[in-house]
Amino acid sequence: MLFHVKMTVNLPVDMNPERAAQLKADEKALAQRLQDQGKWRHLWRIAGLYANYSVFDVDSVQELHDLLMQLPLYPYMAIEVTAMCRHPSSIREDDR
Ligand SMILES: O=C(O)CC1=CCC(=O)O1
Repeated sequence: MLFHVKMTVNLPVDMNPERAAQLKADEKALAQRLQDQGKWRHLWRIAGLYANYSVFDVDSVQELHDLLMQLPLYPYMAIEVTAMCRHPSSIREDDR
């Protein structure tokens, strides 16, 4: 199942810089692990914003939910999820 996810990060302005750096490093490590596993298919920066557009490929809505909730930056994110399905004109046979 494919989901388009918009994540907007809002770290408190008074957050300890070391804490912020650690959260970002932990987020990066998990994001790269999930990309290696094929769960996090695309990760794009939205130009001009501390936000990203991502595509997740997961087995269930529950898996997506659990995955998003375990992101280190989750407490500081606004998240918008859009479910996607195959377009009949798509030439990408491996998309589902
Ligand atoms: O910087 C972001 O958009 C939040 C984020 C998601 C994965 C990552 O490494 O940072």
